Amino acid sequence: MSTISEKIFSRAAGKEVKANDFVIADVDYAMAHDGTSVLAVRSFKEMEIDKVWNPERIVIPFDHLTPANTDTTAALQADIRGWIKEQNIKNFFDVGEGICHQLMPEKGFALPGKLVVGADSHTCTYGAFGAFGTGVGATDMSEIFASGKLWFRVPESIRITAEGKLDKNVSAKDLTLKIIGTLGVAGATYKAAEFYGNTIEDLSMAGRMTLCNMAIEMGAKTGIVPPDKTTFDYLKERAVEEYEPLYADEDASYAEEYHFDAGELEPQVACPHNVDNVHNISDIPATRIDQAFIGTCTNGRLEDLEAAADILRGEKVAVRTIVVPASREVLIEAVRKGVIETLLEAGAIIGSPGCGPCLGGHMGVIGKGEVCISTANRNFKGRMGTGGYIYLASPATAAASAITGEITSPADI
Ligand SMILES: CC(C)[C@H](C(=O)O)[C@@H](O)C(=O)O
Ligand code: SF4
Repeated sequence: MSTISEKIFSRAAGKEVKANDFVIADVDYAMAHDGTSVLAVRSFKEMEIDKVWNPERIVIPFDHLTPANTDTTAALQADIRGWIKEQNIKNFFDVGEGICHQLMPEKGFALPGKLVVGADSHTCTYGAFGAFGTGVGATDMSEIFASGKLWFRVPESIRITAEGKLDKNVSAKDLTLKIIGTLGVAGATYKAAEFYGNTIEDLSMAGRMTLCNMAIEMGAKTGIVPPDKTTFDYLKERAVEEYEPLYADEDASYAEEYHFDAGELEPQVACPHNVDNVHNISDIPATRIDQAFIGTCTNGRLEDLEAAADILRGEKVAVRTIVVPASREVLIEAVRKGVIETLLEAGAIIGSPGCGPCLGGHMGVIGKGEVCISTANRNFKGRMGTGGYIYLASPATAAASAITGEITSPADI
């Protein structure tokens, strides 16, 4: 009678465990990026241990402030490159390779049944593959660097079911926003959200990643989609090792259950300054925008860029429109398919793969009083620049809004 999380932790702890048990678990893969590796490495060095537990199980992508925005950032990144070399860490992805949460799946580290821990809150994205992916702080990460282990309280699980066929103007992002708007930012605190139903089964890997990526925005420890053929097909040429998918038992126990009728859904928007301030787009009063941003670990994948290009084809944007592909692979594919050409012809700017302006570091920070419609996962006050306003939406809605200069449903283009 176990949930997926209980099964993954039982394997990783080497004994049968249940929700709320405290365990010391073996971590399968550990990830830290340019931002958090600085602190994790500092804390690792303080432990005075020479070598990391296993260089092959540590993955370090540089994505947050890349290419470096200041000389301070450049110096910090140079230090980490030195440490990576010293520790013989081969899974290092330097400037321009992409966002950590895109690279972990693309490079085959996010695998069904594995425990994958990252020094970044959106590590929950890997639940899209049936992994238990979760974020920790940098000092916890240094502990993993040293021992390959970390303590956890096994989370209770909630079961979220979505049924129905999504309208053509509605995507995984809209469903995700609807779920967060309904449960609230603390609605799933420290729980693992398992996703079921034919709407979820019909989602591509990109859509499932969008969904699990935002599990943390309702407080969840992770979000998990049971692996199926879609998962296995994606992983076929990518998985770095064998894996064993784990599924919940029929009579597994859930703290709560929720049901969504996805067939009825219209495009959703999260208004400033909270992710759960979600409304049907038709209920939002006319809102002018200064910028549109399409990218991030939530919505910077090929399918997202294609959705934007489908709206922007033959049109011209009315506001600054920044598109940042989630990875080099996404960018190459988007070039091959003519997606980038369509976006450029419409007047968009293409940034180098990485986080871009998502957390307000560079490449599209907004000024006081400015409004940005963004495909990211957070709209907190000041996140993209002090005094700015962020509305979260799907790539199609962001593209439609870029054309009109105000928040617009893709159905109206
Ligand atoms: C910089 C990093 C610690 C942070 C996170 O953990 O989420 C960032 O990726 C974010 O999205 O705010
Ligand atoms: S794209 Fe945004 S949310 Fe994702 S890891 Fe980067 S900063 Fe965090």
